Amino acid sequence: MAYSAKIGPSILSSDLSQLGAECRRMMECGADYLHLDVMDGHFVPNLTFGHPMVECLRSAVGPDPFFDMHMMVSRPEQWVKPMAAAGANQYTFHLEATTNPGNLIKEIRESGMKVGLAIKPNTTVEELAPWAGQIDMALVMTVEPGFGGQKFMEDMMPKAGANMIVSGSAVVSSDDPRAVIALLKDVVLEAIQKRFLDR
Ligand SMILES: O=C(CO)[C@H](O)[C@H](O)COP(=O)(O)O
Repeated sequence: MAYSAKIGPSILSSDLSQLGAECRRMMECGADYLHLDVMDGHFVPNLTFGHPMVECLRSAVGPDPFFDMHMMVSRPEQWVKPMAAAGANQYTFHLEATTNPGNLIKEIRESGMKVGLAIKPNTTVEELAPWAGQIDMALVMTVEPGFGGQKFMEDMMPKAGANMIVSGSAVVSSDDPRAVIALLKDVVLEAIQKRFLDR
């Protein structure tokens, strides 16, 4: 059986004034996709950027890089169409930010994007489970959302048998991002294979 592990650098800790170049650099270093952190100052105490920036980024990097939008915003419904029009590939919203996840999943699909569903550290996987069959990716957060470079919460590990890994500062701030991405991929692949062999 072929197993896959995908690494998606978060650009949160990169030089945001050079975002196009930073995204291209990550793709050249072996990133499988790009994790773009959208923060609105309400759902999290930080601000980043919105769909106008995503549209510019899409022009800067071309059609190929897969943009996973991590929407750390309090009303995720309002940005679905603008993000799709700007060139986002996947719309990852927070379960804690909506009262109607089913409707939002439907809207995201109708807009032509894949669906990601994120949970904060205090939200259980049991709360996410009812939606598992309708989504393309579950994002189990291992830090409180809002800032890059925080300490990894090891107690989140029992929640996740992960095959897509988001890593920000460790990749972006490294002198050798290519080596870090390759290492992450190897370690995750090995863990996935071991898990299947142990079954
Ligand atoms: O979602 C995020 C913060 O809310 C970041 O994308 C995530 O924390 C990755 O960055 P780092 O590896 O630096 O922690």
